Amino acid sequence: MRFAKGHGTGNDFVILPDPDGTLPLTPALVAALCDRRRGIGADGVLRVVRSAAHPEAEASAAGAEWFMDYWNADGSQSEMCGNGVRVYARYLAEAGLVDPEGSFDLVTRAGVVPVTMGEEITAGMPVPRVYVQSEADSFGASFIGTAVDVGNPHLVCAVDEPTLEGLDLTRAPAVDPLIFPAGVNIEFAAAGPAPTGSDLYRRMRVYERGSGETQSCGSGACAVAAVALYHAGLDSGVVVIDLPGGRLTVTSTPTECLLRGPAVVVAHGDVDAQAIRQLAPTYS
Ligand SMILES: N[C@@H](CCC[C@H](N)C(=O)O)C(=O)O
Repeated sequence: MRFAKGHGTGNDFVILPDPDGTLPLTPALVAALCDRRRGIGADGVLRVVRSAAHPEAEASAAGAEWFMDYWNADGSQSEMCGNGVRVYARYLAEAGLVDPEGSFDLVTRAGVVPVTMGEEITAGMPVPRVYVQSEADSFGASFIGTAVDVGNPHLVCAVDEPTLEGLDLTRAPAVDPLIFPAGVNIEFAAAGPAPTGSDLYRRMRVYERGSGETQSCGSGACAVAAVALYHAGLDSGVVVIDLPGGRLTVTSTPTECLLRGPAVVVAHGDVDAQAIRQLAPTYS
């Protein structure tokens, strides 16, 4: 089974080229591939499949050729992955499947995402919807947060720098299951001085649904930017966000949310399909 490995600001993915949708991908196989000791290791899997070859994409593709079939490390699926979109796009460009300097539309479970290529890659993410206040509890501490829908669910908790630094994210913070019946990605964000050319600045960490603490989360950065702008009373602006794995920039208006950052493919190889399939049942 051919694979590539890539990352966007340290949010890493196993990329599975499967243009005709013939790969029998299961949650257990995804979890085995993402295992950092016994598999390849990653925060998630990106199956590169033609929209016409995937039942979830056929209807919504509107002419867009490629579908991002995204899976979390635990084998669950998500509607959206902002870093995944950008890494997927880099893979397509390096494989000669899209113009490395052009733009194209990518189908995701959360709709069609316009992508602009370049040294950094920009994804036109779903416009974040800020909807309700809720709470996250972690190791006995309670954090007030704001729920945001970026195609996938987020809870953004404002904290100060020392709290951000000291957070233990080895275990999933507890959240209200009535507000987040399908789980949620939880961001902790601290404000700081905005760099020249931007309006707001946040440093953030994230505990991702289905993957645990990751080095970066693109949709999470969009959620953090939306809450930052909301609290600043702005309906548009440029928000610079530093994550453990690097910097992302979100440019937001009421009708657009552009996520920009680096994306690289670092390896290509072959998975021993038999060995990985033998491992897979331990995750079922
Ligand atoms: N890291 C991603 C988000 C991946 C999906 C998320 N864990 C979920 O379950 O919604 C990003 O860059 O957006």
